[in-house]
Formats: sequence, C-alpha cells, structure tokens
Amino acid sequence: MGTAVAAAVRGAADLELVAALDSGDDVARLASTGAQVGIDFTVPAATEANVHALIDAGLHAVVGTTGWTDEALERVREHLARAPGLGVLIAPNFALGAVLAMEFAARAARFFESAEVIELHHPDKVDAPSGTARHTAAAIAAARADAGLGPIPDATATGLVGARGADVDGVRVHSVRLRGLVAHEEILFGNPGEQLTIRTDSFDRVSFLPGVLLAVRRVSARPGLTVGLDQLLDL
Ligand SMILES: NC(=O)C1=CN([C@@H]2O[C@H](COP(=O)(O)OP(=O)(O)OC[C@H]3O[C@@H](n4cnc5c(N)ncnc54)[C@H](OP(=O)(O)O)[C@@H]3O)[C@@H](O)[C@H]2O)C=CC1
Ligand SMILES: O=C(O)C1=N[C@H](C(=O)O)C[C@H](O)C1
Repeated sequence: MGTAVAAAVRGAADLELVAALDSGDDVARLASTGAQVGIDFTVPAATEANVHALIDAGLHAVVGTTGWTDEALERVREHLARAPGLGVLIAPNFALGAVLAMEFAARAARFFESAEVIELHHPDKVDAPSGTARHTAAAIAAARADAGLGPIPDATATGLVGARGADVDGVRVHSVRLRGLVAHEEILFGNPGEQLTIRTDSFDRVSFLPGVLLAVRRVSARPGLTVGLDQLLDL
C-alpha cells in the first residue's frame, strides 16, 4: 500500500510527495520537510507510535493500518486535545464499495435475527480478522443493541475450536486467506425463510486510492480524531 499510495500522491496535481519513510526511519524528521499530512500504511504494531510521532511533528495524519483498539483510539484523541487544529483520520477501509457495505450492513442489522461476517484476503495479510470485518461486526452489534435485539441464535455446544469464527461483540467473524484474493467481505443476514447478502470486492489496490486522497485533502479541516471514511461522505 505504501508504494501505491506514494504513486497516487505523486500523480495528484494538487498534492506533493515530500518524503517516503520505511521501517526504521525517524518520523520526527518530517517536521522539517514542510509536510502537512502524514499517511500511515504500516503494521498494527507500529501504527499507533507513528501517529503520536506525526502529531508531535505537527502533521495531520491519514491512517489505513488496521489493529486499532478502542484504548489506542482514546490515546490519540487525548493527544489531539493537546494539539489544537491537528486532525487524524483512521479508516479501516478506503474503498468506496467497502465503506458502503459497512453502512448498508449497519442499516440492515436491526431487521434480522441472525448476522455473520466473512472476510476473505490474500495470505500475506498479518492480522485476522480484518479491520474492516471488525468494524462491520461492531457496527452490526451496536445497531442490534440500539434496536433491543438479543443475542444471535446459535445452538453450537460442541465441535472444533475456531469452527464458529471470532466473536466481535457477539457477531461471528470468519477469516479466509487465499492466494489470488485481494480484499473481500460478505455480510450475511438471516430471518426465517430469507437471507440478505451484502458483498464487497476489492480486486485491485487501486480501489483504496481515491479514498486515501480524499482523506488527505480533507483531514486538515477536521481537527481531532475521525474514524471511518464514511464521515467524509454524505451518506
Ligand atoms: N484502510 C484500507 O483501506 C487498507 C488498509 N490496509 C492495511 O494497511 C496495512 C498495510 O498493508 P500492506 O501494505 O498490505 O502491508 P505490507 O505488509 O505489504 O506492508 C507493510 C509495510 O510497513 C512497513 N513497516 C513496518 N513497520 C514500519 C514502521 N514502523 N514504519 C514504517 N514502515 C513500517 C513494512 O516494512 P518492512 O517490510 O521493512 O518491515 C512494510 O513495507 C495493513 O494493516 C492492512 O490491513 C491495507 C489495504 C487497504
Ligand atoms: O490487508 C489488507 O489487504 C487490507 N486490510 C484492511 C482490513 O484489514 O480491513 C482493508 C482491506 O480489507 C485490505
């Protein structure tokens, strides 16, 4: 993603790529480059430290790296409260189709008794489930709670560990890793006698780039922490 994003910034007439950092490079040196926005696509173990270093260097930040916990997001919020005017946008997915799928899933959730999420990715991905699937499942769970729905029915009492996937706020999430895939997600909703399937497919990493560039252009106008590209779209 770093290579693809750097090329997209270089190709945008209104943006300038002033630096490209790799692991081991010092984020603090960005303070003297004239950079206004830092973009982070790294690894879950590095992203939070990178964001704090970007804020300390006086830059806005756009982050696509996954693995963010509520506690880590809160630490960024607190840091930004001491850096007035700076904005950080963290999005689990910058592809329009994925953003819409998450939105549609959150809207559909209250109408269905059952919901499960299946995410499918390339086998080089280091985290599971995907950030997008976590975000999707959490939004489904929140919508169900708001609507007063109880637990999702599941009579499973015996079997192999892992067979029912991960539990994200009571919603089961299944991760597939398959050579040839890029990034895909299916959200299944069930009621007696019917099913709704919402599916999004990123066949190529170009799908993420317009969303990243949109965030780079808008982040300085949104001081504080913004989570999700949907916050920039008129959904
Ligand atoms: N939000 C979105 O739309 C999208 C999010 N992602 C997420 O973005 C992240 C990156 O994905 P992807 O590019 O496929 O992963 P890759 O594994 O291909 O790339 C990660 C890169 O980060 C580098 N890196 C590791 N630590 C640091 C550090 N401290 N500072 C700078 N660079 C570092 C690695 O370098 P080295 O190899 O030298 O360690 C590597 O080049 C993942 O979390 C992924 O889930 C991906 C696609 C879209
Ligand atoms: O690692 C990836 O490739 C992707 N990561 C993000 C995620 O974990 O949700 C976004 C997209 O699915 C691609």
